[in-house]
Amino acid sequence: MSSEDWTAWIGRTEVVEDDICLAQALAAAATLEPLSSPTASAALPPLWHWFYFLPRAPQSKLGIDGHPQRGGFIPPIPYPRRMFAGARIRFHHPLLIGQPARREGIIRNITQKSGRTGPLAFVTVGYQIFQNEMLCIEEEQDIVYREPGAPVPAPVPVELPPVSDAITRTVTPDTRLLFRFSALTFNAHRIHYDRPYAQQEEGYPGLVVHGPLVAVLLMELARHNTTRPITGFSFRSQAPIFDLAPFRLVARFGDNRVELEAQGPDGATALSASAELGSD
Ligand SMILES: C/C(=C\C(=O)SCCNC(=O)CCNC(=O)[C@H](O)C(C)(C)COP(=O)(O)OP(=O)(O)OC[C@H]1O[C@@H](n2cnc3c(N)ncnc32)[C@H](O)[C@@H]1OP(=O)(O)O)C(=O)O
Repeated sequence: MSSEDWTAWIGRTEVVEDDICLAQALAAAATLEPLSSPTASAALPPLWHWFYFLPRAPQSKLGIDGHPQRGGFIPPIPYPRRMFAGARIRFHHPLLIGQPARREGIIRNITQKSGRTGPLAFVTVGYQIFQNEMLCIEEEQDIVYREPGAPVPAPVPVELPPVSDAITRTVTPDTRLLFRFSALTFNAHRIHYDRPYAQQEEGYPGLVVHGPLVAVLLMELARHNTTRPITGFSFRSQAPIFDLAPFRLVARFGDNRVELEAQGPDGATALSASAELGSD
């Protein structure tokens, strides 16, 4: 299939309705252990909308990697390795727990690039989330597809130097955490829970930590250390994190934004992010 055939997907839309139910927020809270538990009618914490509007592809329509087969909403890119590359989000109004909401999606762009790992195809998906006909959240996600390429080496752990001007947290990405995040997002991608598949088929040294999980953990670190609302968030996944060693979250507060970073066990930036702070 030629790239012209994929670009025919630009402009394709999808609408998903869901209830922002308390049960799912409580499951997220059990996983993430925020400072306070969600309650009925309360505002859903920022980024927790990822635990709703879950993929509903029937089992028989899943691809070998566990994702819904391409060619529906997502274009039929032939490169087999899918990864979450990044996202940009604006929070206009918090979603309220206990009320229905609607997510409207559109394929905004498909870009082919040449990377160090080989050819890459980036699919940019735009989302708008409405509750009571009010636009609450706008988001753009970048999903990347790549060719199999060479096996990915495990990062060599080093002792990370202490940081004095930032808030940090060390996370041990064990299989229980990865399983729960896959379950919360109903994400059947096998790189996150099927070790033989991740290693032998996709060439990773271990299970891959979900990019959105790292982003949510950074958001939790930011929001628990300010009283100001978070009005925007963006992140870019630069290198995979595996379940082989702990990784470190770093948050540096500025006047109106928080610069965030997840450092792999080798000390390199695996994911960089930025959160915008509104007024109290
Ligand atoms: C959920 C879920 C899946 C996951 O959660 S997977 C785990 C989270 N994601 C990752 O771990 C991805 C980590 N990133 C990478 O492995 C590499 O960055 C990637 C995407 C394979 C690309 O590496 P390359 O070395 O091949 O690319 P280059 O650095 O040479 O760059 C080539 C051009 O691509 C642009 N680019 C690279 N990375 C990104 C990015 N994250 N976002 C946007 N654009 C990116 C880069 O700027 C270069 O562009 P030029 O215009 O300058 O050529 C699930 O599946 O649902």
